[in-house]
Amino acid sequence: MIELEDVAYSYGGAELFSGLSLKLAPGSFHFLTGPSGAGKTTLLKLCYGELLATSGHVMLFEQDAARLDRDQVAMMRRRIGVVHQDCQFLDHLTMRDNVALPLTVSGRSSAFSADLDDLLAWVGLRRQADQLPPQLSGGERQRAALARAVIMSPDVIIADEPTGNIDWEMSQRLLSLLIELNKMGKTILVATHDLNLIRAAKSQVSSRVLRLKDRQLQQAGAEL
Ligand SMILES: Nc1ncnc2c1ncn2[C@@H]1O[C@H](COP(=O)(O)OP(=O)(O)OP(=O)(O)O)[C@@H](O)[C@H]1O
Repeated sequence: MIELEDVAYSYGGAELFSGLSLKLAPGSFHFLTGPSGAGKTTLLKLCYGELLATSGHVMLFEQDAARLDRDQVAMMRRRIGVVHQDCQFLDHLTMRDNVALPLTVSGRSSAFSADLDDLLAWVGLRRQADQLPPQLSGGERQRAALARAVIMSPDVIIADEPTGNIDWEMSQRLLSLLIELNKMGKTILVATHDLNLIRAAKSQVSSRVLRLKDRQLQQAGAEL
């Protein structure tokens, strides 16, 4: 589904990592952890085609990311829902309109409006639908970001620190939503510093934990 083969990435002249390989099989659940600055966000961006590898191959749905034309990139992006670290909402739009933005941009809003209400209810935000982003708590914003990421019914969900600034109870709630999506067959990749979150997931879902450290990607083990 998403495969990185012997990938290196550099910002300018500074190489962040090299020789990195990763395979996300359909329906798999992966956590990506590692120290701040190790390159987790960068790695996620390679996985959803936001950045192109400096060397090596990134295959997105059996296609070489480096060879996709604009239309193919747009098509591929619809198959991958992204929860960004900072949520990135438009503050002048209601939460309903923010969550619906991917539909609006692709011209499918009317056909999906009933689904939108269901989706807001699923993440527990029906009451907040007409509020603006600054009026929501951190946990509510994160759940709205997840709703927006899944509104196009993607095959893969990539989340960057989705529980970054929220309390444990809200983190658990977000984790439950991700697990539910995985049980529906979605492929999940979550970058997180939160080892307690990973431990909590382990009793509920079969997942793999990878650690990006010292420019290498390793399977995490005993400490979890
Ligand atoms: N656009 C950019 N230009 C230059 N350097 C960058 C850019 N984006 C990130 N970096 C650098 O690359 C390194 C890795 O950044 P990245 O955000 O991928 O790490 P991270 O593991 O996600 O960190 P954190 O856990 O703190 O979010 C950092 O040293 C960062 O300063």
